[in-house]
Amino acid sequence: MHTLNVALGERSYPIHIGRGLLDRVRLILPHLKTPRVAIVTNDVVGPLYLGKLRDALEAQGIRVCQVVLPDGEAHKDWSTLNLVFDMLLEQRCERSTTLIALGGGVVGDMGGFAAACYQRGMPFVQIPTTLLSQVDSSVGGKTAINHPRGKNMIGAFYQPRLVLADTDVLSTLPPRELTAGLAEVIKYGLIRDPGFFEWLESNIERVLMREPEALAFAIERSCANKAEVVAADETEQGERALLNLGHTFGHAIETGLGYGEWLHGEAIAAGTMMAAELSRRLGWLADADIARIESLFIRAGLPTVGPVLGVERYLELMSHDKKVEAGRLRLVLLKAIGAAVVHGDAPQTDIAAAIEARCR
Ligand SMILES: NC(=O)c1ccc[n+]([C@@H]2O[C@H](COP(=O)([O-])OP(=O)(O)OC[C@H]3O[C@@H](n4cnc5c(N)ncnc54)[C@H](O)[C@@H]3O)[C@@H](O)[C@H]2O)c1
Ligand SMILES: O=C(O)C(=O)C[C@@H](O)[C@H](O)[C@H](O)COP(=O)(O)O
Ligand SMILES: [Zn+2]
Repeated sequence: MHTLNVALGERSYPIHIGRGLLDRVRLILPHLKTPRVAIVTNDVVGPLYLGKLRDALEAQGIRVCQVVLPDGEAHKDWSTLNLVFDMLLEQRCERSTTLIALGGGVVGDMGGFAAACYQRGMPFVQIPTTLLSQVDSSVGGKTAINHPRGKNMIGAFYQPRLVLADTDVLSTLPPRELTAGLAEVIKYGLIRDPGFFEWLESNIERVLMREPEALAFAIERSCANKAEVVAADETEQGERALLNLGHTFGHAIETGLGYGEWLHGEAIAAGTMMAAELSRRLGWLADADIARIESLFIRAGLPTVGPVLGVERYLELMSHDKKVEAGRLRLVLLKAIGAAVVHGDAPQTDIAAAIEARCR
């Protein structure tokens, strides 16, 4: 097991990464306030892992209740979130009960938001079960649901007390979902870790083959990057915005298509190519850089062009981005592979041309 720390003063927490961690529920016990937990999962992950987690917790004398949500990004909404509150109230959960999110980023984002809201905040533990959630969404405390007009529009910053990433559960993850997670892995190399980008260029096939060593390294290095950024800027006043590379464009794709047709990671890959193309037009990236980024995404199995929504529609959707300030779009762009910046002065014509160039 490899352990990292998210350094946030008295709200610091460990990220445990390793094989067989679902069998080691003792790791969770020190983080519970009382011997009561409420597990939030979904109807895909539940049948695979809920019984195991529940039995193991009960064997330790923990009282467990649960809610099994419908699967999918399309259900990351108010009505599904309410199912969590219904269960917490029906089961008479208290403010001291710990909510455990067992699932991918959708379950983690919704479980975390429910934990932030229920009785104004209950302890929260993340057990991420997708590559994307193990490398990104379980760490850092961004929680949210979607609105038909915009992605993650209603949410809160609310940190977990523990992240427990059992890499064995990735064995049941469909290949398309593994690939989607790689978009966020590649993101860390692009925004701040050029050595990791080079490692991915040499090892992406090993990760795709789920070679345990390569997978563990990719997850650990990703989490180390994310933990550093979050510790430096928990609520995205500055540096944390870099974690949004490709997301202003990518969220427009997800919202424009109505959530779920494109996976988050797929939309982020296409959105990152739009951001890279804009960076090239601003004279920051060379053609050779674009070719390297595109080649890595293609080898990972990710899309490098977005759907044709119409440039005007992209721009309208992007205008709801959370980084917009005084009506001005602020985009994460690349000065080089491994060096990102937030830029608020890109000419509208260049933004439009970058979208156009990267749509099919
Ligand atoms: N909070 C953050 O910082 C943050 C960061 C990145 C992404 N996100 C959010 O995360 C979501 C995407 O997360 P995701 O990619 O994990 O998608 P997801 O949660 O929809 O999971 C993907 C699919 O895999 C299934 N699944 C999960 N674990 C499995 C397993 N071990 N075996 C088999 N199937 C399994 C799920 O049921 C689902 O069908 C998006 O809503 C995105 O906005 C949040
Ligand atoms: O943790 C962050 O900060 C991120 O931006 C990580 C992203 O990968 C993630 O998709 C996040 O939910 C996007 O945040 P949002 O604020 O643009 O909704
Ligand atoms: Zn993301």
